[in-house]
Amino acid sequence: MPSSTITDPGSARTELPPFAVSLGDPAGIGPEIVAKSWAMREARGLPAFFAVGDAASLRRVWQGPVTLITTPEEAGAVFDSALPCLQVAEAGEIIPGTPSLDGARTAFQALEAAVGVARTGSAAGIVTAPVGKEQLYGVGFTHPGQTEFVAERCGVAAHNAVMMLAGPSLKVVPVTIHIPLADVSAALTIDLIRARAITTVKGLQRNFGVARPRIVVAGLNPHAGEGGALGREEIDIIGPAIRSLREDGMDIVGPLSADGLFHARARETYDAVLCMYHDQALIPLKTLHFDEGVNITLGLPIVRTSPDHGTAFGIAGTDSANPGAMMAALKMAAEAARSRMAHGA
Ligand SMILES: NC(=O)C1=CN([C@@H]2O[C@H](COP(=O)(O)OP(=O)(O)OC[C@H]3O[C@@H](n4cnc5c(N)ncnc54)[C@H](O)[C@@H]3O)[C@@H](O)[C@H]2O)C=CC1
Ligand SMILES: NCC(=O)COP(=O)(O)O
Repeated sequence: MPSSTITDPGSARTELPPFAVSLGDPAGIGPEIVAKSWAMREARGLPAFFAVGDAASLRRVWQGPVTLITTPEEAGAVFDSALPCLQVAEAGEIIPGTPSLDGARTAFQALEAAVGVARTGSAAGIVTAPVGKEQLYGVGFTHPGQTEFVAERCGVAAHNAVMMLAGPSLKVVPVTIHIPLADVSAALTIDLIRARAITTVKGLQRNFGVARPRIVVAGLNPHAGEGGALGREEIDIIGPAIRSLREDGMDIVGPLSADGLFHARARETYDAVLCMYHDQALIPLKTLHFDEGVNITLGLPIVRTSPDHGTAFGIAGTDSANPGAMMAALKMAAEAARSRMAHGA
């Protein structure tokens, strides 16, 4: 099979099949950042990959070479000279910045197809460009996000699939993800925190080669509850979960005040922070690393990464999208695949 070649730390050469990159919403910036990443493949040392989606969405925003392929196995021979594209259903008229239900259906099919080729081993993993969640919900997508969809297709329970956002100096995991803020407290349980922590530790070992991960857990309330005066979740749920994980041998501390966890000195003391809700995790990550932040799903049998940002409909079609996070997602996918091979996992 045509492969990308990367060098592992022991200088042995490791062959990987190409990665499948779903193009996301065809009216978003997905096609543009995938095309720009291909154009920078050599300068950035990116692994080989092929797009999965409607090739028309690439041509709508990019004048570079695109070659249709019918199987992932054709991608390696094409990759040096053109961006290979595995065509799924056409999205109809594509107007960058104006999402449509046809476009959402194409995004859905592209995601499904990308997962399928990764599960067979024809792709080394998947990298997913952003989807418009509101539009996807309108075409029968019943999962909160791509994370839960990919988990289900891989036979992994949603609570065992962990969304980690990773940048050069910070890795965060939201314990609860796409739920209303008003529902967060009720969704927090000892079992959920334990499941997220255990998958996070295994994921750091398997995908990043961290031998004994150090985990910090943020509180939910101001000042981590101030001994119960500002909320009881730390006493009733988060604290007991942490104690039981420590008894199991995990290097884990908390609950600590979230507002003091993300400054530079604090970031040197841990490998990842478990946060209690979406924005508690993603605001520091995106503030520090917006153009290089990667969303990686831990706990899956396949590698799955994604840029940390969304569809950016407001700038789609203006040639101003920064491909940095997409390129970081491609590089992290290759590093994770290499780490898994090195660890026999
Ligand atoms: N992984 C995924 O599929 C994700 C999808 N979304 C979806 O994206 C849509 C828009 O979400 P927003 O909250 O507006 O977030 P967004 O990330 O799309 O946009 C936030 C701001 O960042 C800018 N931006 C984003 N990516 C950029 C890039 N690569 N280069 C330059 N500027 C960039 C946008 O122009 C906007 O000003 C929603 O439908 C949401 O569901 C949001 C986050 C992740
Ligand atoms: N804000 C992160 C996000 O929405 C990622 O969702 P997913 O579609 O990758 O599950």
